[in-house]
Amino acid sequence: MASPRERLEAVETEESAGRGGCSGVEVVFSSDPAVPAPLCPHELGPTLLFVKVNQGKEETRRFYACSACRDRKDCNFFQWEDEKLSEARLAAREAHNRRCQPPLSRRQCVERYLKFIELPMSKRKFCQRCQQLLLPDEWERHREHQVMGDISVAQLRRPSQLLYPLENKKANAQYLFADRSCQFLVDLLSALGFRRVLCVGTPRLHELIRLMPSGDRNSNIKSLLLDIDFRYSQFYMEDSFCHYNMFNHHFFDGKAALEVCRAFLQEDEGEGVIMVTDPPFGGLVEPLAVTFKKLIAMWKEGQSQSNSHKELPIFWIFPYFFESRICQFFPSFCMLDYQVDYDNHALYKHGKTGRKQSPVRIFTNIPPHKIILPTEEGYRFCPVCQRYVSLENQHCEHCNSCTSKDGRKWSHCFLCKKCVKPSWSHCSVCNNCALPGHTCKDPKDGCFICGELDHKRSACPNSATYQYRKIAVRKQKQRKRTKMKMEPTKGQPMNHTSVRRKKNRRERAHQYLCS
Ligand SMILES: C[S@@+](CC[C@H](N)C(=O)[O-])C[C@H]1O[C@@H](n2cnc3c(N)ncnc32)[C@H](O)[C@@H]1O
Ligand SMILES: [Zn+2]
Ligand SMILES: [Zn+2]
Ligand SMILES: [Zn+2]
Ligand SMILES: [Zn+2]
Ligand SMILES: [Zn+2]
Ligand SMILES: [Zn+2]
Repeated sequence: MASPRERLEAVETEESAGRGGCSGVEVVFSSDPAVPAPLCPHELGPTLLFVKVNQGKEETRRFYACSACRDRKDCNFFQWEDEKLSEARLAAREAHNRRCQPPLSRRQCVERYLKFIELPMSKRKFCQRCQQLLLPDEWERHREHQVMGDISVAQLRRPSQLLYPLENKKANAQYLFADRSCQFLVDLLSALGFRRVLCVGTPRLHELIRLMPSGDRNSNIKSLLLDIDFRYSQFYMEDSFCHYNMFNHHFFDGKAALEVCRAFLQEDEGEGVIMVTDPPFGGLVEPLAVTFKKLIAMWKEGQSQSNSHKELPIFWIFPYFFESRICQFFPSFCMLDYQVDYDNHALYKHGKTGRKQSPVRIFTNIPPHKIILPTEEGYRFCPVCQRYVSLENQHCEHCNSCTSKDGRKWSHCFLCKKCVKPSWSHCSVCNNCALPGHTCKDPKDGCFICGELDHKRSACPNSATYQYRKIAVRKQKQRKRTKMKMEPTKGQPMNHTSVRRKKNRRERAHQYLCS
């Protein structure tokens, strides 16, 4: 069986080559804004429009599927883009959607919370099965369930320890920061002088910020959590938690919640705020980037003219092999060497015997020289690169940079004219460095957009031209189809994870990321 390191190398090679490089599905953002996307049963906001990609070619028929759940088992919503639904089917869908709603409104949650904290400790109970704080008149209904009593204020302030993490890999992937990484982040945010943190999918960071002891200058930091996990509604007032879907920028509680987020971003003309996000790793980068750009736009609206050149500071926490993908959407971002550790993730944890390597990094638009990484955890400052790097990441005089991405010592290949992973060697057939035992490059393995061999579609410099051509070809085909009054393509409703090769690749990624 392949070692975790080998599995990771296989995954990262494919990831850096661009997701959807061969077959799979991609999100389409160019749909007509006048046509609203339908809602999935969980009302996770509008669904996303997907297109199946087969060997680099887009199929013509596009479909809507759930934005947050990438597994058909979690949400089996499916609708062809051009499908007309009967009144009866629409009504049935609406009724089904209503049944899938959370049992309580956001307001009701807040009211329950206020009642709960009034109770003496002996009457404060939490049902572990239902993951719910219980008021005395509800005890009877949970009699048969496992119930914890004597819930203290300290426990109420650490909901991420009370609730079990939703480890459903494709929908939630709730991997919680280990204390040392979370503390590092809080100290860093404070040292950088931030006064407000918009936590997008970082419930543990949110609670740690709020736990800063009063009197400490850090205690002035305010935090607002946006997360899809509705269970957190029980523990926070409306101004510190919004039920939110980061794949489609949807606020479940409508305008009121959106205004909470807007006011938070725009306070003090947008000064002193940072967004920190740690999305599920299985998520597609593009919908996330689209969402973050919407949050950035919301922050920008509150800026005075003189600040119009400024960027909203961001920490995007994600595995290092997404670097090229993230930088494609956010060219000002750089990747820090800091390895983020998780509590409920065997491979990412620092063990007693020393550190296991974590592939998760921080991507940021804050200049890296401002970010001091802890020397006691094995980081050093490179005066040439003007940034902190891990000890193993040595400065290469040929590349004039500290080149390692994965925390190991990389070595320079004079034929490739760049540093490569220690396990790679130069292959004369591919004329590239690669893992020994790799399958040598077939000319077909080049970029699916322009056919060049030196890059994949995700990094294609010709993508815009070809994209344009592809749209034109698609339109032409559509016109032809309408003219010929052909029957629409018959096909099996396809789930966005059902394509075999893509699935295998994802599974391998998950095997590593989630084992
Ligand atoms: C990888 S975990 C990050 C948790 C973080 N490390 C912490 O300890 O605070 C991903 C987080 O994003 C949330 N999440 C998952 N899908 C989401 C979505 N579509 N929209 C918003 N939040 C989502 C999960 O509930 C979880 O809290
Ligand atoms: Zn759904
Ligand atoms: Zn219960
Ligand atoms: Zn250097
Ligand atoms: Zn080098
Ligand atoms: Zn080489
Ligand atoms: Zn080769």
